[in-house]
Amino acid sequence: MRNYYWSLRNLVLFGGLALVAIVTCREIASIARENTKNVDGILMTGRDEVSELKKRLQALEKKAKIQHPAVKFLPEGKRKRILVTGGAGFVGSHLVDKLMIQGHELIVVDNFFTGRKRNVEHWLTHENFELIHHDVVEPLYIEVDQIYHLACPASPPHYMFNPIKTIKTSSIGTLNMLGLAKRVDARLLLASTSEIYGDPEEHPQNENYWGHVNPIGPRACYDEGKRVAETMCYAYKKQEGVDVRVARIFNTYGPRMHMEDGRVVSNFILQALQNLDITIYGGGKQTRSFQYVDDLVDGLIGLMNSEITSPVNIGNPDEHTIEEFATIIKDMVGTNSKIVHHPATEDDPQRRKPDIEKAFKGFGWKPVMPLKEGM
Ligand SMILES: O=c1ccn([C@@H]2O[C@H](COP(=O)(O)OP(=O)(O)O[C@H]3OC[C@@H](O)[C@H](O)[C@H]3O)[C@@H](O)[C@H]2O)c(=O)[nH]1
Repeated sequence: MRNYYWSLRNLVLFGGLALVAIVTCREIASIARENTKNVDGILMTGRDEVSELKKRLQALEKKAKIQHPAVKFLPEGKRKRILVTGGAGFVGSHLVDKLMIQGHELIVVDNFFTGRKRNVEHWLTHENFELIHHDVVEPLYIEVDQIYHLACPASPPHYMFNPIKTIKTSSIGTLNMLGLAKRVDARLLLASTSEIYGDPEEHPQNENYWGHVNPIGPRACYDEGKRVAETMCYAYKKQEGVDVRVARIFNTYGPRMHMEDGRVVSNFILQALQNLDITIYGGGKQTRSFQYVDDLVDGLIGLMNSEITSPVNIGNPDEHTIEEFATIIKDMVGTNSKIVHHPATEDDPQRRKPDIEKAFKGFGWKPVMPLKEGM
């Protein structure tokens, strides 16, 4: 009887234990299933986020690619590494566009005094393009094949704003770039100016004319700065064998000119568009000859790749008085602006027109854009 009770007790005990074990196992299994579900959930969310980010990245890459104009592919032997100082400026950025499209590698150096990053923003992510915030007054150590040295403010109000800085830029800046050209055996093209002829006594201006510049007047920081820059080019050529080109650039206009540039083209157009007085400085009988920026860019590239080492005029010989020019703009805009006269500026050149035979004979260049069409 005692044995019977003992067995019954054991049976109940084992049964209870088995029941507890079954319940515990089911509980553990259910927790495990729940956890797997959670892990899958997290993985699913993670995967969704990654694919969403991938999509956004692809959209951004697509957008960035669309902003680059198409560039030609140039084989290694033909592709050059080209430095453009002042490459974010009005003329510089158009030159950069053309050289990039031709398939070269471009390095742009600018201190952004008058240059603007937005002028070259369409190239910023291109593999052939590099932008360096740098002032040419400081030396630069890079490897290049060609240097277009354009860095310098060119509008009279801008270059007169800080004449000492203008002198340093033209002189020390050019010295630094010639030093670089010498070190890496690069060809350098200097952007000189029609202003080196000053208020000319010869007309039209031929490259053999030595000019008529007031060395202590308000324009001298630029005029004499560029004259000494030319002098330095030929000293480096003679003494160190540096391969130089000198372009004497005449009045130029086109897209990306600064709104507050202060030169006659942007002033007159802005005044006409706002029905404000069109301001002629002096009598208006002084003349200028205006070229479109694309013509200038073709001339600079033509000269750089020619064998002409002496200075060459790059300009459009289509000459107008400033008075005529005011009327042209007034008629084109169809404005109610009045033409008014302000006092003449000091040392303002009275006549300016380039003789461009040398460029035409040397590398077949002549401007093609007529004034009214370009405007
Ligand atoms: O509002 C204005 C601005 C300018 N002018 C006159 O228009 C003529 C042209 O003046 P700009 O300021 O456009 O340019 P400048 O010809 O004097 O100098 C330019 O020369 C060639 C380049 O190297 C430089 O871009 C710049 O120095 C000058 O006679 C000037 O007095 C006006 O009558 N009204």
